Order: sequence, then C-alpha cells, then structure tokens
Amino acid sequence: MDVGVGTKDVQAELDSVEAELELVELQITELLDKQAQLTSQKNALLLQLEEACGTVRPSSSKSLGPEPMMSKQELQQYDGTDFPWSKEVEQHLKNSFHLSKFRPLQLRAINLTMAGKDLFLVMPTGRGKSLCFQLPAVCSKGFTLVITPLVSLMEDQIMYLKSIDISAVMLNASSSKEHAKLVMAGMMDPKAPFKLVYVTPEKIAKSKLLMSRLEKAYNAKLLSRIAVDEVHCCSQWGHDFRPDYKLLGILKRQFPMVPLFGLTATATSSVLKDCEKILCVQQPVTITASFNRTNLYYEVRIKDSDNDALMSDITSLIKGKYKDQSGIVYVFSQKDAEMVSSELKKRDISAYPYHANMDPEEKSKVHRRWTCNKIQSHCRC
Ligand SMILES: Nc1ncnc2c1ncn2[C@@H]1O[C@H](COP(=O)(O)OP(=O)(O)OP(=O)(O)O)[C@@H](O)[C@H]1O
Repeated sequence: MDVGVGTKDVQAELDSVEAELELVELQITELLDKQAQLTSQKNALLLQLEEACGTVRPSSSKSLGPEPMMSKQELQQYDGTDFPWSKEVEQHLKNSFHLSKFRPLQLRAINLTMAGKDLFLVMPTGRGKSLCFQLPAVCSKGFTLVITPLVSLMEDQIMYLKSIDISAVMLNASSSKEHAKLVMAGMMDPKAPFKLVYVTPEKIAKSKLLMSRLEKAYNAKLLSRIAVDEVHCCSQWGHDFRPDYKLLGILKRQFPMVPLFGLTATATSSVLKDCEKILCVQQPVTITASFNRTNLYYEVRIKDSDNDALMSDITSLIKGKYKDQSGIVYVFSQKDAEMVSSELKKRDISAYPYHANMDPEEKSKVHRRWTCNKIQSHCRC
C-alpha cells in the first residue's frame, strides 16, 4: 500500500473539513449578530407600539429601558403590606408555607419582584432566599421558571414544595420524553398545573423545543417570572463559573417583559455587574442582606508551628469544648483542606474536605450532611 498517497488523501479531506468548519463558524457569528439586531429592533417596536396605544403595563411587566436607581426611601416602601397582592402573600405565607412571619428583607424582595422589578438578592445561605421566589410564584398567574445549576438542589426544592402541596416539576438531561412533553403542555395550560418549573441552564442553552414552548407561554402571559438561582455562576470572576449560565442572556432578550430574579449567597459587586451584563438586565434593584452574625464569638489563638501539636490542639477543642457538635475548620488551600480532614479522621473525628474544585454533586452531598448537622467538616471556601 502506498502510505504517502493515503496520508495525502486524509490531509486533503482534513483541509476541506477545516475550511467548511471555518465557514460554518462564520455563518453562526453572522446569525448571532443578526439575532441580536432583530431582538433589539423588536423591543424598540414593541415599546413604540405600547406608547402609541397608551397601554398601561400589567403589574408584572417592566420597562424595557434601564430603571433609575432606587433611593433608600423608595426601597423601604417595598417593606409595606398595602400592595394589591399583600393579602394573598400573607395568606400563602401562613397557609401554604406554614410560616408565621418574614425574615428580614424577604418581604421587600417579594414586593419588588411582584411589582415586576428585575432584582438581585444577595443573602447568606440558609436565610430563606428560596421563599422570595416560591411565594410570588404561587401568588402569580401562570408559572415561574427557575434555573438551578444542580439536579440535587432541584430535587431538594421540589420534594419540599410537594410536601406543602405546591406543584413543581423539573426538566433536566435525564428527563424522559413523556415527562418533558407533560411539563411543556403544562406550561401552556392557563390553569397552570405547575407553579414552578425548574430547569438546568443546559436545557435553556440546548433545547430549542423548550425555548419555543416558553415563547408560547410568554405570549399567552403565562410566564410570570424567571428566577436564576446561584446567579454568580454567570460570571467568570465568580468562584463557581458555569459555561451554560453565560448563555442565559437569551431569556431577557426573548422575554423582556418578564421580571428576572437573580439569587446568590456569594457575589461581590463586580461579579454582580458582570452577571447583569451576561443576563442582559439593565440596572436591576440589588438587595444585600447583612452577613454579620451577631451570634458568632471570635477568639484569636497563636498557631503552633509544629503540625502534630497543631492537630492535637484542634482535636482537643473538637472533642472537648465542641463535643457532639458540628463545625468548620477554615484553612488556606485545597491541599491543607485535604490534609487537615485526613488528620482529623485519623483522630476519630468524621471530617470532610470541602473546596472550590470539588465535583458539584460531592459538594452538594457535603451541604446535605451539613444541614443534617452530622459532620465535623473541614473546609476552605
Ligand atoms: N420567614 C421564615 N421563617 C422561618 N423559616 C424560614 C423563613 N423563610 C425561610 N425559612 C426556612 O429557612 C430554611 C432555609 O431556607 P432556604 O433553603 O430558602 O435558604 P437559602 O437562603 O435559599 O439557602 P441556600 O443559599 O442554601 O440556597 C428553610 O428551612 C426555610 O423553610
């Protein structure tokens, strides 16, 4: 066999495929530019039409242009209970969620999103962010679309919502065709059989069928709100960037009148600015809860330079003062996190490493053990 000729053929075919690929990439870029241009043309026309007809926007819709920044006083007005939806919100808090009162800033966030504002909520873990979109979902017509990065987080929330008789479903890569069909049919049903539809960002990025069903629901005014949980995942400057979150800007471009609600426990203002750009929201209202924990007590001790002595110190604290309790040991690096947890295990303390590079499902397992209060964890955040 003439190897030279065979290689030449392969090389020629490779050159041709590469040339074709380049052409396709060029066409994709051109089409994306065209899409952006048409979408902004469409928004401008919609605005023109609305102004010409003098129509009043429904309470759940919002201006297409940037909102002026809200003053502190204006924001405080959203702590009130005299909005058209206030009675229903109060009733659902008690009767559906079985809670007696709101925690700080929950009512403000709920009123802002009910008023149709785009909103970013930064609140520490466990303070009750989810209620701020779940409660408005049951008080609004149609359904709320919730973007969540992890299937395990979706499962936890759906299990909880089902336990309190609130209908919620999810769509992810492992959903069967029948299930997806049922969910998509539900999204078009004016009776809204599902008040919350949880999807992974991948679904938004990859399923044209889902986007077309969302478009139909939007036109029928059944898409009441879009919640983007763990919104910091949009930004490459954040600690948990997810490439598919980068494509979520399509939601605001396609559904400009639907209020968007981004939630996170960890985002700096520059990360939020980046998320704003990626999600195509213009000047959302941002609410940041205090991270100061008044119940925490701080004590500074001198660290022993000898590793063994240091581990003995930590061990005696855990086994003595903190016996039968759980806690976190913060360290400097992933390597330290692994070393300290393994040393603690050797001393009969159940410890788990936790760090930014962990597999997301593993991370979620640690969160669950953590909330079950069963672990002595050791972690770097
Ligand atoms: N107003 C309230 N009163 C009492 N409990 C509440 C209230 N709001 C929320 N909770 C409870 O607080 C717990 C934590 O809520 P949730 O999971 O929504 O926190 P989160 O801020 O979303 O946390 P994460 O950052 O982990 O997603 C839940 O058990 C929830 O039922």
